[in-house]
Amino acid sequence: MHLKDLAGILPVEGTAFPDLEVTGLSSDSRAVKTGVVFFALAGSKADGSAYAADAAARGAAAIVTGRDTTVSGLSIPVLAVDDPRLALALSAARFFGRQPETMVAVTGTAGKTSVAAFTRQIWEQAGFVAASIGTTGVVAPGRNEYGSLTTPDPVALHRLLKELADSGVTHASMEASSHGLDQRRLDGVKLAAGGFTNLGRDHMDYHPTVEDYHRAKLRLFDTLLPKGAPAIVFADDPWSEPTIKAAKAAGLKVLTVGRHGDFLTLKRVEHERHRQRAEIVADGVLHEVDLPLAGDFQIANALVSAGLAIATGTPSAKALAALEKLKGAPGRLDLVGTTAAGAPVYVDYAHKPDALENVLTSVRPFTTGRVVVVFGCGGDRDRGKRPIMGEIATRLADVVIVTDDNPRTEVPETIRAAILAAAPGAIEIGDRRKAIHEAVAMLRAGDTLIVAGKGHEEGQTIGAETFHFSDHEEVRDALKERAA
Ligand SMILES: CC(=O)N[C@H]1[C@@H](OP(=O)(O)OP(=O)(O)OC[C@H]2O[C@@H](n3ccc(=O)[nH]c3=O)[C@H](O)[C@@H]2O)O[C@H](CO)[C@@H](O)[C@@H]1O[C@H](C)C(=O)N[C@@H](C)C(=O)N[C@H](CCC(=O)O)C(=O)O
Ligand SMILES: Nc1ncnc2c1ncn2[C@@H]1O[C@H](COP(=O)(O)OP(=O)(O)OP(=O)(O)O)[C@@H](O)[C@H]1O
Ligand SMILES: N[C@H](CCC[C@H](N)C(=O)O)C(=O)O
Ligand SMILES: [Mg+2]
Repeated sequence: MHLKDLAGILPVEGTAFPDLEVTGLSSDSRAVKTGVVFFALAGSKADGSAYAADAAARGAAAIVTGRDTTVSGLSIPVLAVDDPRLALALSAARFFGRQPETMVAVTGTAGKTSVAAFTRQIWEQAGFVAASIGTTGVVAPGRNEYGSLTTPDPVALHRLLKELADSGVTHASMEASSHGLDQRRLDGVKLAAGGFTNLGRDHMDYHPTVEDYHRAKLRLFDTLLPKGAPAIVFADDPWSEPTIKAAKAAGLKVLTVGRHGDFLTLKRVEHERHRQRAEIVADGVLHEVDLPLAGDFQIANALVSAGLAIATGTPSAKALAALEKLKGAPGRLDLVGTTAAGAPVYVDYAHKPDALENVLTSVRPFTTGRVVVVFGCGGDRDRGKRPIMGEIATRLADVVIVTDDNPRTEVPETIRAAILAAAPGAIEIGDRRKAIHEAVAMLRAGDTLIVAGKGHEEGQTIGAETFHFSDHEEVRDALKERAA
């Protein structure tokens, strides 16, 4: 590609070097090589324009900056744009040039990873070659890779989308995190449909208010989806109404799902310990669906996923039948094992208040003994959620063990203290391994243990270092030890 091929996105018409060869794009000067266009982004920690000279010294073809920053004294073109993050996303889409034909994105506070995984599975069962992209990584035929961000940055994302399209993937579902939406990471993706699950408290370290957080989520509907595209909205959440309103105002075809849904109407649901039996009306036809997943909330995720698959061409009977074979996303109310006395142990990714509340509420009806929960809160993230989660755990569980969950650069005791302040009677065991082993050891017949917060994660970040750690492995070890 030549610099001039980015015309319309970057102001290259007037530059003296329109024929410059572009070998890549980057927003990190440390990754710049000869011919790479460097996008100087104003970030949360640094201002990329401070690294323009570094990028130039490494052979950058051009520098893209915001209009409000001045970069001077370089012998390569410096291109000023209104929104460098948007320019990066659009440039990445054009540079890589291909994506799966049918792509959908889902947003919401909880359920994105599950919906992305379920939508992929429904498409697969309908005979499409499908992929999903999100917190747990990338899943596609012959590919299952651990990821680091929920919504990858635009360069990584469009490189991946091209690889997927080149390998024959025609359908892909992805998670749209509020950070990703706010930072324009998805602005270059051509979307066929969008989904909304719910809204609760999350990322209050990044968004000043819940309204600001909701507005970031709404970008999917009012900015990214083309007019007339279907928006599948879960209808039974307090934030459903404003979301539906915004999607309608943006000219989208709003399809609601849930008890209050018109497109897929949930008539009746019976929750069992490891499954749910639901009656769903689609197009006037009643379907009985036996969903093989634990957790009341999975019905909501299944409905949004079926809605997305149907809206993108899967016949409704096929999509609803596919729900009977769904596999949960790793670490989402994941039954890892049971004690000899039959007490189940689940690993779950609840790391925010609503998720913790849902998961503890979900297991209560099937627990004749005690609900035991092990959890912590991440360091360098939303501090306000700590006492809220402490209160929820204390109210909904019988035994609360407060432990560490990625303390990062914070003092772990301080994080625990903030949770414990709202969790009278809770047991404090900082070492997560020890906390899990002690929790398993105390289980009696009829009890249920939830190890919450890390789900699929494979590390514990303490300071700047990440050590290998898996809740799944620890639970299995502890169950083995007990059986021995
Ligand atoms: C807070 C946040 O979202 N940060 C993201 C953001 O970084 P930033 O722009 O703030 O970066 P910065 O460190 O201030 O640096 C500014 C710029 O200078 C550049 N730089 C810096 C140093 C240097 O030597 N040279 C150089 O060019 C940086 O590459 C960057 O472009 O843009 C980067 C590129 O897209 C992201 O990798 C980075 O994600 C960090 C790693 C992160 O932890 N993000 C989390 C909070 C996140 O995005 N989470 C969401 C939600 C999760 C969920 O709930 O599911 C996600 O989608 O994963
Ligand atoms: N529809 C839902 N309603 C409420 N809670 C849910 C729902 N779906 C999932 N959860 C809870 O939230 C946790 C995370 O689920 P999931 O990974 O699917 O959501 P996510 O939106 O991708 O979250 P994250 O932003 O952390 O990646 C689950 O482990 C479960 O505890
Ligand atoms: N166990 C985790 C979950 C983090 C989830 C992530 N999506 C975010 O909040 O950035 C932690 O708090 O470290
Ligand atoms: Mg996720």
